[in-house]
Amino acid sequence: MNKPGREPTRLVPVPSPNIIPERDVDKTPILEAQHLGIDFGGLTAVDEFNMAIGRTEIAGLIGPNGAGKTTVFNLLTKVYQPTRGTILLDGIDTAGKSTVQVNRMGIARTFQNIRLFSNLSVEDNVKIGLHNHIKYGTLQGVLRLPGYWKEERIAHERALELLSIFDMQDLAGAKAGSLPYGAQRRLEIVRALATNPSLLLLDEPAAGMNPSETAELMENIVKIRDTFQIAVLLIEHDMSLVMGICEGICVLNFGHIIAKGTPDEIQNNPEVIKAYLGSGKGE
Ligand SMILES: Nc1ncnc2c1ncn2[C@@H]1O[C@H](COP(=O)(O)OP(=O)(O)OP(=O)(O)O)[C@@H](O)[C@H]1O
Repeated sequence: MNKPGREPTRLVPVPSPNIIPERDVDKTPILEAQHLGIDFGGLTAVDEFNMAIGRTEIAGLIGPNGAGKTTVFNLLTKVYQPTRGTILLDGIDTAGKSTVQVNRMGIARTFQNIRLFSNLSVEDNVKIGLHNHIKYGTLQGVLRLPGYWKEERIAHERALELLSIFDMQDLAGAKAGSLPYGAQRRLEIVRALATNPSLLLLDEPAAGMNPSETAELMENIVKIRDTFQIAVLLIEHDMSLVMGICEGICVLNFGHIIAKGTPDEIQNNPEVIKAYLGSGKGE
């Protein structure tokens, strides 16, 4: 966590029972979930979920299998409407908003299972993310009027620029489905970034990656945060990644938060250790 040249993160309460890095404390948290919960029939999948994320924080959401982590992502992105509670994005209530609307408001995500358009090119996959921001109308597009070509050129340049984060610009013309697994996962992140988010949600970004790919991914997540000055919330089972780059970590078990804190605090928390050992996932 405390890499050479980087200040150790101090988490401070804002407002209780939330914690965010000290450098973000005077600014509105990018995300605040308050008393969030969802029931599926008789099953309460998530309850009393309270979390704030600083505007430039890299935060982690961890917990054993079935703890409710992906359900939290589905709530934040409005795939599910909450049964109760509030989600504020940059201080604005997202009640009643759709997935598309919260994406436009600034939340982008990747999925546990890769969801690319595998028959389209790498560049076109990124352009789909950019589409929110393309300004030409249907008529300009159909008739290929000058406004269309101008926006297309801007989109092309922006797609290459975003791909270059992962050094993937030379793969722009390749079919997305032909890329190796690790590159497809990176492309998903680029596509999410193309929607110009202020909060990037990554669902198990290191799944299926080998240790050297994971190490590179960690560097790239930090680079993305530093370059775009955005917040990242990630779900991950790979504890080397979580403990290596997350500043604040929130631990879920059976749909409830059992701990919040810095990597050091979380690793030494007896309840967290018990939850992981009990699940057989003691990474
Ligand atoms: N649409 C749904 N209908 C009914 N139950 C659901 C639904 N979505 C999630 N659940 C339940 O909510 C609980 C939490 O599941 P979730 O997938 O969020 O866990 P998770 O922490 O992401 O697990 P994993 O680490 O295995 O991905 C589980 O009991 C799951 O069966």
